[in-house]
Amino acid sequence: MTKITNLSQLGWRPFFQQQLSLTDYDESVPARVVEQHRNQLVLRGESGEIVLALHPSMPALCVGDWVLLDKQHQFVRLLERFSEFSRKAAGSGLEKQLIATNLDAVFVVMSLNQDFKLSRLERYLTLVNETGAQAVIVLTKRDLCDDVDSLQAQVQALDPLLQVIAVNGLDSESIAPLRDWCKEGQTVAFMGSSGVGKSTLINSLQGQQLLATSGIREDDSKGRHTTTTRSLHLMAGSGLLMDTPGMRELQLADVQTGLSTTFAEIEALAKQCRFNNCSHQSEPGCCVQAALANGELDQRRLSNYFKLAREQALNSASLAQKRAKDKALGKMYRTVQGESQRRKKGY
Ligand SMILES: Nc1nc2c(ncn2[C@@H]2O[C@H](COP(=O)(O)OP(=O)(O)OP(=O)(O)O)[C@@H](O)[C@H]2O)c(=O)[nH]1
Ligand SMILES: [Zn+2]
Repeated sequence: MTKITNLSQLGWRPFFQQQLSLTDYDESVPARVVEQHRNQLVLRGESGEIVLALHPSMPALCVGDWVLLDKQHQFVRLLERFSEFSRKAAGSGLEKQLIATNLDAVFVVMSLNQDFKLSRLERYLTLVNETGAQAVIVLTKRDLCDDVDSLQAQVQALDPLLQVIAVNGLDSESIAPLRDWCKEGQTVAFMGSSGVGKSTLINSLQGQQLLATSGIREDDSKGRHTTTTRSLHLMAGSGLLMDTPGMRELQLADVQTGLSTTFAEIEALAKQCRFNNCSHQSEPGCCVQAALANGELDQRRLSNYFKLAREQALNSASLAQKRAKDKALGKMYRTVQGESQRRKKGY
């Protein structure tokens, strides 16, 4: 990693500064988590790289976090995050897993070939909009597409305020607009299916080969997975790149805010329905169904909204159930422990 001369290069800003007390200034130093391993974290601060062994007493930490360390480089505390990216763990477990924190922007990457699917984009947007980071849609492989304008317009129609950029990831001039989000101290991440061209974009932004790219079979858009580590890199002369492993198995949990932001116009219509418990199926006075009938809202988008809302409700309920169970178990352990201590002390 390039030498740091100033904490702002690592993303330090007033938001974090304001969390420090006078004592913190005197007795501690801030550092950012740049690599995450099973038993330890690698941090970067003004004095260089610091390895911090994980301890059960520490809160859950993640790549992107800012922490305070004492002069001996022992953990003091975690600083509040301005954005937090998490997902329900892949597979059967229902734990929420921190993926990355303190992200300024997330490039949601989709290619303009067979991978192009508005519903997938809405799913990614729901996740990003939940985090507090800005979503920027990057449509890649424009050089392979005959219909760029119409596909780009379809994406823009999801939300007129959405940032949508169509690029040829292999051409550094074409990706120039992305640099606006990669200025010094800005932290960005890329998400999107395998093979859409994330590594290619990153390499073009860097002007050098930072990540391995996989040759894919263009005929079926299926990619091989090449991104494996979770780390934060300082890009040459620019921002910080959060490199997170593939997120193909995305499931939504606790993303009510993300859904409301992504489908803002549907939620606004729903608020005007005659009945406040309207299910927007066939009730009289349903403004959502009315918008569908007059063509203001399209069926694909509404169906996807229902699908994602159902998925998030189901996963969130399972998470809540698990949390309640953990809490009850914790309480039971504490009661048992308390009893045995009281017995030992002879009360
Ligand atoms: N023609 C063209 N090819 C591209 C473009 N972007 C990426 N590619 C090619 O698509 C293939 C896959 O690109 P990668 O950058 O490895 O894709 P990725 O999203 O990083 O894939 P994973 O690491 O599997 O997540 C490579 O052969 C790239 O050269 C583009 O804009 N135009
Ligand atoms: Zn309704």
